[in-house]
Amino acid sequence: MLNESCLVKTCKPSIMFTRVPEVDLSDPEAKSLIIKASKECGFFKVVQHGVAFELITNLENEVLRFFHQPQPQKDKVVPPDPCGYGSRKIGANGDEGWLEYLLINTNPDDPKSLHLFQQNPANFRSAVEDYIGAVKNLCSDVLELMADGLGVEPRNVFSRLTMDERSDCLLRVNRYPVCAELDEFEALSEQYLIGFGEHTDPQIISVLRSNNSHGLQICLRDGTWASIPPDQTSFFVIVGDLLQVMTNGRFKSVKHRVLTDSTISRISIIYFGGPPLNENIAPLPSLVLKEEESLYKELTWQEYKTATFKSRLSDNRLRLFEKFPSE
Ligand SMILES: C=C1C[C@]23C[C@@]1(O)CC[C@H]2[C@@]12CC[C@H](O)[C@@](C)(C(=O)O1)[C@H]2[C@@H]3C(=O)O
Ligand SMILES: O=C(O)CCC(=O)C(=O)O
Ligand SMILES: [Fe+2]
Repeated sequence: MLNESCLVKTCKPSIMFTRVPEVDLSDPEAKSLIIKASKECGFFKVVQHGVAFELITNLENEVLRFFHQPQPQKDKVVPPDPCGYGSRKIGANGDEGWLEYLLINTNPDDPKSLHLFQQNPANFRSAVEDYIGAVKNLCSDVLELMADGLGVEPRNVFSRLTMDERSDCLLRVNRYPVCAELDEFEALSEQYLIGFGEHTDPQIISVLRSNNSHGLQICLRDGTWASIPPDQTSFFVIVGDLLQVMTNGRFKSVKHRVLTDSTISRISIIYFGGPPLNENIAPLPSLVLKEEESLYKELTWQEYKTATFKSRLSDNRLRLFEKFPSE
């Protein structure tokens, strides 16, 4: 029963974030807008991004076809470890959400990706690969504008990490079904169904696209939860933990969550840009000014990733990097 589920939470009322920072990639001011937004909220929306809408809807249709299959068919995909097909359970440490998902390693030679592609029509594979190709480039463009805006060299200091052939990137597709019982709960009080609990993304950057559903919220610096109005033609960029470290805390990895939309199922597609596993991650020397100390120690992505995947969703994992952890 839903009312006994730990997924129904009483949440403080959230505000509608009507001033989501918006960046038109063709605007000469794009880099300064990106820097401002990455510092202030670790989140912004990208418009005029150049990714064809057809490529996005192709993948969305393939994903819908996949999720609409009978359960035994979906269960033929390996259970998530972390890649695979999952439902309700998020990660391996007891977190749950009102969703089902596919988590795919973007390396086309990954055995689990190959297995998933063999189980599905050829259109599924081409839709996934075309989408990854386009979003990988978008991600690189955004990271180059970030380096430019921060005045760090070379310009590809961040993007080389996600563009490397050994980079550790993931594609996640989430489906949050409508819950018929939800209206009743919402009407009772400020109770919401948790689709995906609060967390920060551990990688460098995440690029998110969703259908016209509500549900995504970010935590503002004063602790207020702000609902992001949907926009299916744009991408949302989320600053990840590694980018906070590399910028020595200038950019903020933003806490976010999803509350289930009571009217339409939410489909979200997220590209997580991560570096090669053996890459050392530390603040860029040019961002540690003489009078300023480096706030973080050096860890490889493999070390941080291993610790992350042993943690609960809402844990503060950045503490592992902190040189001066607060209480
Ligand atoms: C509870 C967990 C799920 C997660 C691994 C973790 O142990 C902690 C981080 C979680 C997260 C959040 C962002 C991405 O969705 C994700 C794929 C990632 O890299 O870190 C998930 C992990 C997951 O779903 O396995
Ligand atoms: O589904 C969404 O909109 C966000 C999901 C998310 O934050 C994640 O998968 O890390
Ligand atoms: Fe996330």
